Amino acid sequence: MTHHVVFMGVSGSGKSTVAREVQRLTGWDFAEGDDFHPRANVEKMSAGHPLTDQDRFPWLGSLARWIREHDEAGESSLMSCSALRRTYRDVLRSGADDVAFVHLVGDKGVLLERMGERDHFMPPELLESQLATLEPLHDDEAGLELDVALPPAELAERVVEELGLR
Ligand SMILES: Nc1ncnc2c1ncn2[C@@H]1O[C@H](COP(=O)(O)OP(=O)(O)OP(=O)(O)O)[C@@H](O)[C@H]1O
Ligand SMILES: O=C(O)[C@H](O)[C@@H](O)[C@H](O)[C@H](O)CO
Repeated sequence: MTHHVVFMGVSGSGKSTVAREVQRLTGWDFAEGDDFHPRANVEKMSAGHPLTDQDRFPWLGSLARWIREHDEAGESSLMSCSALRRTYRDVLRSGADDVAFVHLVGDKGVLLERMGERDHFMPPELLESQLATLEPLHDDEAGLELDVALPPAELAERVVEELGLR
């Protein structure tokens, strides 16, 4: 039985960091969602403009294909992807039967501080639009929510335990 876990949340919430910790524990293949953005999307964000649905849907389609390829090969997988809205998550869920989401939730001040400290194309000014777009997981969506105030290793342990990944 294959499992696919997507680490979701706004920019700076620690999706890549926690996903890599979980990769250490599971050994599963990991895709950094940002690496699948076409150059135009990255340029748009770098220039301080939020993406639109039109920008996001083809990108999400390519991520769903990556999940499907792993599923068809019988491999479980991990992915970091903002997946801010339910309709975006629907695209990712189309990739396999078992796709769960880990929503990393953080205090705005903490997120801004972490975004300010790293070297990354995403300007902290875009956090506001990320938060405005965000739809948290609904009750009928498989997954869990975790507070990013905790250290990455502890968050990863919780993911593995609560989603029963071992
Ligand atoms: N739980 C944590 N505790 C302390 N620092 C953290 C934690 N998680 C992430 N960080 C730090 O916060 C910053 C943002 O983390 P990361 O790049 O993983 O976020 P992200 O959600 O993948 O961001 P983006 O979507 O913008 O690429 C990094 O500098 C990372 O080292
Ligand atoms: O849907 C989006 O708006 C994007 O995926 C962003 O979330 C960024 O790619 C990411 O946060 C990088 O910082």
